[in-house]
Amino acid sequence: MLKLPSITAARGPAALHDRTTFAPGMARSQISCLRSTRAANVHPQTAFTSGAMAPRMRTSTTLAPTRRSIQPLTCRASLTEAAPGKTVLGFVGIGIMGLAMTRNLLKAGYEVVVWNRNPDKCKPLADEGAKVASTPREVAAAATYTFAMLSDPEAALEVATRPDGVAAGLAPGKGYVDVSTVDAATSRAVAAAVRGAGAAFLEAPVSGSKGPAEQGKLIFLTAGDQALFTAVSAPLDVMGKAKFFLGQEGAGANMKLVVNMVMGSMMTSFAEGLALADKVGLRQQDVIEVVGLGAIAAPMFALKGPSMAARSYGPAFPLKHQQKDMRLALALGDEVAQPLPMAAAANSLYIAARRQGLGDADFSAVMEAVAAQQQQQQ
Ligand SMILES: NC(=O)C1=CN([C@@H]2O[C@H](COP(=O)(O)OP(=O)(O)OC[C@H]3O[C@@H](n4cnc5c(N)ncnc54)[C@H](OP(=O)(O)O)[C@@H]3O)[C@@H](O)[C@H]2O)C=CC1
Ligand SMILES: O=CCCC(=O)O
Repeated sequence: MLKLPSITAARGPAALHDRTTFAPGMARSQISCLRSTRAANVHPQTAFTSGAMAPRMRTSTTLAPTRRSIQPLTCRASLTEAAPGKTVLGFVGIGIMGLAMTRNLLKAGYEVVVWNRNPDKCKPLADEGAKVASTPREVAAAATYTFAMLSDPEAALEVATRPDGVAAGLAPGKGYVDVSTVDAATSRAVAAAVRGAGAAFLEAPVSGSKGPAEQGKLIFLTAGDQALFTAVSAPLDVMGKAKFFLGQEGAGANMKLVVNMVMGSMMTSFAEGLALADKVGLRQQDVIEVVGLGAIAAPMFALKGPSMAARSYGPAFPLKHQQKDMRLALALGDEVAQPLPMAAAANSLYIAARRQGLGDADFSAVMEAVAAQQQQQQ
């Protein structure tokens, strides 16, 4: 039987205060930092309050005998709640999503320091008031809270841990919020590097694409240090319409992979339906309308259907990232011995689309892999 973690949902600042659970007696803006001198050996109880560990937070200053080999209590840091005009924010990874998210932070009045591997992508933000740093370390050193929106696990780990990476600029009192879509193991490795610097970590992958990012309507699937979740609630509310705190790091990453696996399979199924309709002489426009009126109506079909019928795939969510998410979801299924035959079949189509050179197109371009297979059968 599947065991699902309990979910704390917060929709907007008012609901957050009602629904978010905190360690008893713990000030929302304060946490204790019990830091090991050996980053790799930080035990959850000695680190920032982390998801399910939160209720034990206030009693963990005394380490259990079996934990005595770990260096106790070398720092005590507070996290202040972020507010425009008061808190400097950092953002690394100015791609499709990072650009839109940073814009919203600037519009809300935050001072933002940005970095991107290709510095040209920072120019529009510089024109809108962002400061541009030359390394991720500089961003983390200048900002209280740094966000990252990077393409994949390799990029997320590299940007966090390289010698001039984010962790090198972090310190107690700061936090790192990684909103990239990665697997749980990568997220835990990034968390260890961040906590090794005495800072707090939150994974916060997002549901929602370019449009919702531009409109500040993303859905954050967070896990990790709950105090950081609280501290960055205001900027999360600027960028999103809902946020979930799911527990220890890994839970947010897994939730995101589950959601994107479903989305990826839905898209291939929809593409097959449109292709079949075309083959039997139905108008794709009619299929989109019928689907939109019935029980399988979905915003994604309504949004992508017309451009798929026109075979136009301007990227909102690049196909290479959807295929990465299918790959990571399948690996997760593998880890827990969960067969995922539908996702595996969908993944093959995304791989085929990549082989057709469509990795940078929108993921709805999987339609072209379906069409190519249809032609091969003729
Ligand atoms: N687009 C979407 O609809 C959504 C995307 N996501 C996820 O968000 C993340 C980003 O997506 P998106 O903005 O669309 O993707 P983009 O491809 O537009 O941006 C990727 C970013 O990662 C950077 N990057 C890649 N490799 C490295 C590296 N080795 N070192 C440093 N930086 C690197 C890129 O830098 P450079 O510009 O120099 O290449 C760029 O800033 C992905 O994990 C994706 O799965 C989540 C929800 C929705
Ligand atoms: O990871 C991408 C998600 C795209 C979406 O939720 O529309």
